[in-house]
Amino acid sequence: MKNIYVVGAALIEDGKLLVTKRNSDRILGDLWEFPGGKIEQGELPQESLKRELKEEFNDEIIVGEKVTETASYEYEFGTVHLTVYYAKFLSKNFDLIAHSEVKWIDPAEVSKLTWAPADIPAAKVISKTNLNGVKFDAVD
Ligand SMILES: Nc1nc2c([nH]c(=O)n2[C@H]2C[C@H](O)[C@@H](COP(=O)(O)OP(=O)(O)OP(=O)(O)O)O2)c(=O)[nH]1
Repeated sequence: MKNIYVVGAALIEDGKLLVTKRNSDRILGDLWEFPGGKIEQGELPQESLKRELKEEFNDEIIVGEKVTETASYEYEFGTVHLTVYYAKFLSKNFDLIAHSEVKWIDPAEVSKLTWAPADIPAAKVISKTNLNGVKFDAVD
């Protein structure tokens, strides 16, 4: 089985989480996810995340701590190993390239969305977290 190493951003602001829906024509189309993508060879996960957010939204971000341990999920096309980091925007262009929808939601609403299966452990942690308490000092 092919291993696919992926990073996602749990972007937060004013206690809310940014959630994004994958374009219909992509793998796992129309599911909600953390924006991000595959880690390329030689990249640190945090670098991949900054590159992906630049590619997907044309935005700059600050990367914070991990939401939880890496989750692995076996899809029919391969096993995705997903690590989600808290992050915040330095810019907000939101040029939507890979997503059909983005919205800011309260942690309590996280469990109402249909997530990509690999995202469920991180989504559960976030749903129980006070996002105003997430720290960004001394990281990145
Ligand atoms: N970006 C992202 N991908 C996820 C999440 N959950 C999840 O299972 N995936 C899967 C979907 C894809 O199989 C893989 C990441 O691929 P991608 O299509 O987003 O990444 P990419 O832009 O680097 O790749 P590509 O489309 O250029 O090939 O991980 C998630 O929360 N965010």
